[in-house]
Amino acid sequence: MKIQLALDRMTIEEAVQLAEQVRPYVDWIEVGTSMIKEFGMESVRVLRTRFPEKCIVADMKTFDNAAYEFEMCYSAGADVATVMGAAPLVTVETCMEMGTKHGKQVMIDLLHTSEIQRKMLSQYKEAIFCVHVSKDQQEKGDQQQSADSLHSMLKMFGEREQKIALAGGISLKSLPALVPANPDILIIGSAITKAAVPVTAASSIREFLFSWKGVSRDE
Ligand SMILES: O=C(CO)[C@H](O)[C@H](O)COP(=O)(O)O
Repeated sequence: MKIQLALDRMTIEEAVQLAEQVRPYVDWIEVGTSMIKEFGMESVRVLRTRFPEKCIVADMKTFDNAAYEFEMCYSAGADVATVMGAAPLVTVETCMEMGTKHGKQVMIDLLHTSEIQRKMLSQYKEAIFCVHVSKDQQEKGDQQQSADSLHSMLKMFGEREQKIALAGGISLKSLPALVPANPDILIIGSAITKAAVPVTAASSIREFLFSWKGVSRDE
């Protein structure tokens, strides 16, 4: 089970400093949508250069213009780029083609997708599927609601072939409800980046995963 650190609502230099502090405790580094919107592909290039050993995720949330946007992300050094599952299928299809062309990965964000859309998307076996409770939903609800929503959406997948990521308000407190569902990737932003001591937050989350039966230290 991997930890993907989501870096949002900060400058590139702040993102580098934060990621540097928690480097040993996270596996993947996400350049958040807010950073990409504010600073463009430079944010992806800088994180790529400063963290060569990490898998870099560009949370582009593409909804259209897939070939152009994915070309930008992969050329800037992203290993994974994200597309919205609610986008037209041709857009998702184009992202998958771009992933294959570049030998890189695609994450499909399932935010606001219908069951029919999720069924259609399940044809993309090589994609990573991100079960996501949005910031706006989080801000109107509470942490427990977010954890419950993630859990019930995850259950809809049933027996799954694809890799699954979970995102949206995940914290040390919500982990006991989420980890038993065995997601492949836990995307964690504010619980680390806004913590009083980010390194303590990240190491506690890592320790929790280590201590969880079935999650090996090698993963
Ligand atoms: O995609 C995102 C926002 O749209 C964030 O990356 C995701 O929600 C993780 O951040 P947090 O843990 O703060 O919710």
